[in-house]
Amino acid sequence: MDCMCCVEFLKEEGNASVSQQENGFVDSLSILNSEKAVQEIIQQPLIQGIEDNLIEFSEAMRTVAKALRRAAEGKASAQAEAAEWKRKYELERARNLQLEHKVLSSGESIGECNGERTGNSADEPVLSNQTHEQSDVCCGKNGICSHEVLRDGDTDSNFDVVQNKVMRKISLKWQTRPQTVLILTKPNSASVRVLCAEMVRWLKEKKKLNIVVEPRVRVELLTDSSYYSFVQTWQDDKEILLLHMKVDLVITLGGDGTVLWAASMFKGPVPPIVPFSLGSLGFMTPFRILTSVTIETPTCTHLVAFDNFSRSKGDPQHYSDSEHYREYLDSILRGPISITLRHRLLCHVIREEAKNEYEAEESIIVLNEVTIDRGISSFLTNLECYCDNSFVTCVQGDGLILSTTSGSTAYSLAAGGSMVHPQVPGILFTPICPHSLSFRPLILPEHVTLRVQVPFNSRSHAWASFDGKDRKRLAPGDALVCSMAPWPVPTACQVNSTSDFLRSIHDGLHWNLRKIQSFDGPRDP
Ligand SMILES: NC(=O)c1ccc[n+]([C@@H]2O[C@H](COP(=O)([O-])OP(=O)(O)OC[C@H]3O[C@@H](n4cnc5c(N)ncnc54)[C@H](O)[C@@H]3O)[C@@H](O)[C@H]2O)c1
Ligand SMILES: Nc1ncnc2c1ncn2[C@@H]1O[C@H](COP(=O)(O)OP(=O)(O)OP(=O)(O)O)[C@@H](O)[C@H]1O
Repeated sequence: MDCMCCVEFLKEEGNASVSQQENGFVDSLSILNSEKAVQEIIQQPLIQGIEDNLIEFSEAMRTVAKALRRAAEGKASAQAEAAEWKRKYELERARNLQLEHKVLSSGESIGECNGERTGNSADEPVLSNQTHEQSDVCCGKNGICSHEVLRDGDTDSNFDVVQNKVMRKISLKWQTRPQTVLILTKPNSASVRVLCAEMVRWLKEKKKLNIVVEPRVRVELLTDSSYYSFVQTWQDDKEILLLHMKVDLVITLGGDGTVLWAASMFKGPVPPIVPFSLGSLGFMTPFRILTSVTIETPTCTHLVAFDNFSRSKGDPQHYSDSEHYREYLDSILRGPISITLRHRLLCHVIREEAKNEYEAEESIIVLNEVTIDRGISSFLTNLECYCDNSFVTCVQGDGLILSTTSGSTAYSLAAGGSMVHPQVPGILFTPICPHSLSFRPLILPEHVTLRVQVPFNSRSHAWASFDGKDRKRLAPGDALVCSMAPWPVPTACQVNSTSDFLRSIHDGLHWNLRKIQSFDGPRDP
């Protein structure tokens, strides 16, 4: 405004001189005086004001510039971090796709199984729809890809077209007789030990199968008798990685924990698992053979859980069974096997300090769930959760469970999550004791990638555990990334997937058990 005033003033002065000329009244002294006056006016008070204003203005501009610079720096680092996470997601996706592609291209795809494989002449189980059985639909070298299995007997390789046709019942057919069985047992159980020895003998003598057991079990068997020297085992853990090439069928003797143990041994393709129930609950162990009897040994008396087992006269440590398990195994070895295809979660821990070494920590695969909790810390967990890069929520409470649908009846159930049929593909997002009234559990689709991050301003560390094992500390800045694993676990059904599931929630949890209301009472007219 001051500058404008100045210009107006000069214009007026100019006009005055012109009118004087027009009047023929030119006085050079007065002109000189006027100019001097103008100069004085311009230079003195106005210039001083402009300078003050300019100084103020430039200071303000400097402050704004500083703030903008800070904002830009913050934005750049946020963008860099976002780009880093995006890169990690893409890497992980690419890895999963590559693994899937490997399975498909190595002849493990639909219609490509020819029943031959490395290291074992036994044929692979063939996947088929119970309503439309198809011998050309095959899981290949023990590789049962979830996507393939979900196809409705369609051999079209266009995955997108056929993916929505979900099969109701899935069964496996042997192309030729299975040859090698891996038996996994719950440790420290007298009943399991007895049953294992009996089963090994029967499978070898009657079924002519090769038997593989864990090193511990082989020692136990050989301690009982040198007869068991034919039983195979492995020397070091590297051999476990190759087990899927050698083994046609896995038998578990124990509870759900033994099924989790068996699944954890196979990071990639999993042979069909036949879970015998020798635990107390057994949601994933539909083959039941136990009640309780007393076993007397020379030193003590054990009360053990056994159904249909009776002790032979004269030998306190020898037991014969009612051939119950033999019937089950006979039917399994004949096939087809009705199976529940249990999805698993692939988990990566990403350390803040190892941002550029994505491969540094080995991935962990879980059948039930991965739990992120506060461990021994007494502070609330503070977990930032993202689903495919979209912010989901911040979990403040005891922790969070990311569960498979198989795991929905385990820890997630105890934390208030829904029970979900194991054949439903999805990831359960269940908080543990959230300190909020409105935090309901979620079920997310199976294709998402979840990231749970411990924020930098978290008061404490968090702890991740995998199927209740392998606890890992997550420091502020660390994250856990989790997505559906490419290899599910096929577990044999006693009847079928739905019937077994319903039986386990009825028998195991007494789900919705209530006395039926009698007819005897008030009723609608
Ligand atoms: N508060 C809880 O309910 C709680 C706490 C910790 C762990 N767990 C569960 O225990 C599992 C580890 O099992 P474990 O046998 O090695 O440990 P464990 O010996 O401590 O047994 C845990 C119990 O969970 C049951 N269980 C396991 N998987 C199940 C499933 N899918 N459906 C229904 N019940 C199931 C088992 O039968 C067993 O009774 C974890 O994956 C977790 O789900 C539950
Ligand atoms: N082969 C194995 N080697 C080492 N540990 C095992 C093995 N099988 C099972 N376990 C572990 O032993 C524990 C108990 O196993 P499991 O749940 O099968 O029996 P359980 O506790 O008697 O069953 P339930 O919980 O139904 O009563 C679990 O923590 C499991 O991880």
